[in-house]
Amino acid sequence: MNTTALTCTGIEVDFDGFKAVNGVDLELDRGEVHFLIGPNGAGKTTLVDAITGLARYSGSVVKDGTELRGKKVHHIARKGIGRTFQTATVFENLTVAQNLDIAAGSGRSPWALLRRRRHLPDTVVTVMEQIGLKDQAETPAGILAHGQKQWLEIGMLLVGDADVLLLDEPIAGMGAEERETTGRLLHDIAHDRAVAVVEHDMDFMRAFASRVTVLHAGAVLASGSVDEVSNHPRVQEVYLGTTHQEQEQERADAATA
Ligand SMILES: Nc1ncnc2c1ncn2[C@@H]1O[C@H](COP(=O)(O)OP(=O)(O)OP(=O)(O)O)[C@@H](O)[C@H]1O
Repeated sequence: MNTTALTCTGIEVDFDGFKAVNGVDLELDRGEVHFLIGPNGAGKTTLVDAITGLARYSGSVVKDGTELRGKKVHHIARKGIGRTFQTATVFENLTVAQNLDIAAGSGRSPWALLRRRRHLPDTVVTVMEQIGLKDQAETPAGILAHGQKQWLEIGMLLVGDADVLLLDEPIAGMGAEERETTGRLLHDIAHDRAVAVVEHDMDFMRAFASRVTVLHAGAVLASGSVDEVSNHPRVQEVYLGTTHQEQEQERADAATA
């Protein structure tokens, strides 16, 4: 059964009087790949910034019973909330294994972290397999393919024990095969975690979303299954500029013209 990992209530982010996020409620459940979609400027990234402590907000974000509002970024990360950015932030000169070892190794000294170890921790090996980079263990991250860097970054969150993952456009710049692999990876890691994906690619969303929340002008426009939000008249209006009825009317007008 899915359990709620994160509950956001009444989130508001105000930039000098402009409400980029305006009263958003959002629940992220373990076992789900939850897509956050919406037009440019809808407030998706700002909402993720708020959850991860990068933007000040009013409202409440609760993870496993703990209120996170007002907590520092590193404290929120230690509570198991991990985030990726559109451009992967891996250590380019270090190998895949070293990147993962460092992400897994909070508590060890910087020099100990950088030393190549004879035996990698089991978690690092397991995650390397999970993200499909076992054969690239000794490859410097800088020469990985674009998609592989994104998978490594996700892996770094996994070895760091994140169980709420917020991923910003993880398939941007990927080819068809890499997208497919990424979609399967997201479902694999969502098995016992909550995964939220900020995305513009509607085909990817349709193929891999368990649940979708549509943001528009800082507020939640619709939330539900892919079918529910796709058939929602306000969502059609925002994405296509017209309501379903108007589209029907336009089609009828075109047919009789
Ligand atoms: N630091 C800031 N100061 C002022 N306004 C900001 C700031 N950051 C974002 N905004 C504004 O807040 C609104 C929401 O931006 P945000 O980046 O969250 O949207 P988004 O849904 O992620 O869009 P996109 O899909 O284009 O990334 C936009 O109008 C943006 O210009």
